[in-house]
Amino acid sequence: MASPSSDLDRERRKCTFNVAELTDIINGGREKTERRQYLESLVLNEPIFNYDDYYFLSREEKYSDAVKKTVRLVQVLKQHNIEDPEDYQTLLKYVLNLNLPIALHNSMFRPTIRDQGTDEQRKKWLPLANDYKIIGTYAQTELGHGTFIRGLETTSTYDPKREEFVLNTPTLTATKWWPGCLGKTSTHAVVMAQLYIKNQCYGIHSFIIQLRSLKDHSPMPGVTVGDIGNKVGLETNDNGFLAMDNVRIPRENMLMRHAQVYPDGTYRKPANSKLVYGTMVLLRATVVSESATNLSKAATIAIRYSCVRRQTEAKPGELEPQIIDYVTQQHKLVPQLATAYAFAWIARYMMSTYHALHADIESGHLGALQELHGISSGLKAFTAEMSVSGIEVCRRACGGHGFSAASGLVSMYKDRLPSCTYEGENTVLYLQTARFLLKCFRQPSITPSSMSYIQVKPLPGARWGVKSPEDLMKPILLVEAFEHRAQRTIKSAAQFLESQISQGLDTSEAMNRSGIEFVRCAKAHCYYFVTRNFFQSTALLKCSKEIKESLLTLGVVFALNGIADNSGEFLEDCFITGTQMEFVRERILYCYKQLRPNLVGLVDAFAFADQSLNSALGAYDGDVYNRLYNWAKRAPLNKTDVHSSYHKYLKPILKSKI
Ligand SMILES: CCC/C=C/C(=O)SCCNC(=O)CCNC(=O)[C@H](O)C(C)(C)COP(=O)([O-])OP(=O)([O-])OC[C@H]1O[C@@H](n2cnc3c(N)ncnc32)[C@H](O)[C@@H]1OP(=O)([O-])[O-]
Ligand SMILES: Cc1cc2nc3c(=O)[nH]c(=O)nc-3n(C[C@H](O)[C@H](O)[C@H](O)COP(=O)(O)OP(=O)(O)OC[C@H]3O[C@@H](n4cnc5c(N)ncnc54)[C@H](O)[C@@H]3O)c2cc1C
Repeated sequence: MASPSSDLDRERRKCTFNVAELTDIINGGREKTERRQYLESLVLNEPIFNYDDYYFLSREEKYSDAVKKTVRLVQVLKQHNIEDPEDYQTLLKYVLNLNLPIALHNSMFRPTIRDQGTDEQRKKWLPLANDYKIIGTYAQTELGHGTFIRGLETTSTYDPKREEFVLNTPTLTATKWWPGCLGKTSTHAVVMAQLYIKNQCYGIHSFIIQLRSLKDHSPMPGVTVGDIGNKVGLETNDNGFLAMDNVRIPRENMLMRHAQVYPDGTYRKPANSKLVYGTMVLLRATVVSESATNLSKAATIAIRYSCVRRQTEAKPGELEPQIIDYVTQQHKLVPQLATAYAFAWIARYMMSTYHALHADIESGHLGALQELHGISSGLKAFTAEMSVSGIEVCRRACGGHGFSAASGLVSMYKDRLPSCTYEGENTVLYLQTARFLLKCFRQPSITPSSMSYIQVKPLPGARWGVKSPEDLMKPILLVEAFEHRAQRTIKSAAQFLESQISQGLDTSEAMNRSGIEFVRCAKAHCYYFVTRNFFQSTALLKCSKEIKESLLTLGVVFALNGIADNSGEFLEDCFITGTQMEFVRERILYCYKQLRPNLVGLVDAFAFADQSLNSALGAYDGDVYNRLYNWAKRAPLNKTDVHSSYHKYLKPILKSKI
């Protein structure tokens, strides 16, 4: 058998481009790489951030270990004056390999105060939160409602005599349920509740509630709080429940940047009722980035392992091939790698669009709200869905060892799975994007320039301009196919909705009956958007010819697999012919062959530290078998040669007389 590490060495020698150059491109420039390396050096050298035996821990131990790591992380950040949220994101993405029990503090609690608090509220709360003197979460979802926010039951009733709000959980189903870091960690929460003044309900608003004493962490009077119990994954996170019984807070604890309640109970409504949903939009944009990172990690593990793993001699006596050389294996993994690259670029687009539109909103241009919501909802759903299914493809592609916790893919899959549910269940979000697409279809005046393609009506009888397999290397033709599909499905969803209404259904029933068409067009739009963005952005890069070629080929793989996997949608109006579909399949194989020498280089370029992959199969040196063996030897069951259950149970039957 060939040595695993020499297999990877050989792969690295075959690579046609400079991996460090590509790493800089992925990171967004040399300076960003250096910053990332600096941040890594602060954390990776600390034994406390070692994850070697993480997969052996129980749920409680995992939570406790995560708290320990979190506290040390906070100390490191303070010690080195690291305050830039981008640095924190970099650490989460590339260095740490767990969901922190303060995740919600940084991702939702602080941003909600920043975006929904007045200047005085920011001045009061943000220094405490930034300094981790308080730890907060975002408590919106209830036992009875997650999706339908307007249906939340928690109440916050204004008492003008004492200038206080009184928070209550009026029913069992009003109990807050799921908020991350709520069960055991957080001292405070932004709670979303129905605002009542003088018996009138003004809808959902945000309130800051103290959950636990800052002296001894015990729950505050009237607060019942705890962990919701074991879940599929995210074991380090104390997703929690919260019930409130006449919990009083000062009037100043309602976040009043957009809506205000004056001391006498006068209410001033926000300029747009959806401003209160702002933090969710930010998180949806962040999920796009996390989906990209995690799929990149999974592809790194599975591709390195597939270059090390050898199976089934082709001819008797010959060295068994590396499993990566089976085209069926390439057909599993190369599309995941291509998707990871396409997502890395759409994540960058999503974050910069978020910041630009958010700045517009802050300066009062509220029209940007629906554009941001329309773009981010679909992309969150699309990237989460493909990333989660891609991680599972990578896991299975590792065969038996993919089922071992030591692969790192099991926990990655379990921890990413809920990204299809949290921050808006995916179907619900696709429906929101479809709503926006249809609105743009009908009203050119509100259509953002990035979506102007919707205004071009697809010509009946339009045909794809591909004449040969070579044509499939032309981004313009690939983008054209996705554009056509998106235009056609949006038009068809609009027509379907109209047909339902013309049959006499009321709008909500007609919308419900059109749901499948809506989701179809939202997915088609997202595929188009991601493909177009990848080709456009990578075409502008100043880099070596070899890197350009590899990125182009990855883009072609992403696009062609999208066509092959959704072939019915391109064939049903005869836009693509059967012959062109044969070209597609042929070209996919061609691209795999082109990319084969560079596969390890392409995953090395993500530059994940071994610690952040925490995988016996995917470490840089490829020393898979030693890692698996040494890891198994450390398993708790192997602490003694004879297990206590032998003495308790096995021995009596083994010793009993037949
Ligand atoms: C680490 C993990 C942490 C996880 C944390 C969490 O999960 S936290 C918990 C996460 N929880 C969730 O994510 C819950 C998911 N649920 C929701 O976000 C909402 O309930 C909803 C958006 C589904 C519907 O909301 P609704 O019933 O109020 O609205 P509607 O359907 O009646 O539409 C009316 C109009 O409003 C528009 N509009 C809507 N939202 C926005 C927006 N943000 N901006 C701008 N506009 C928006 C919409 O486009 C429509 O426009 P049109 O067509 O009339 O011009
Ligand atoms: C790990 C995890 C962490 C979370 N963290 C937080 C947190 O920190 N804070 C917080 O407040 N919440 C949190 N949540 C809650 C999360 O945001 C909700 O679970 C999510 O928004 C989905 O809502 P739901 O559970 O009500 O699902 P439901 O809406 O009940 O969905 C069930 C099914 O009904 C369908 N459905 C529902 N409504 C519609 C509709 N209008 N049209 C068509 N189909 C529909 C869905 O597509 C889905 O198939 C978390 C959840 C998880 C799993």
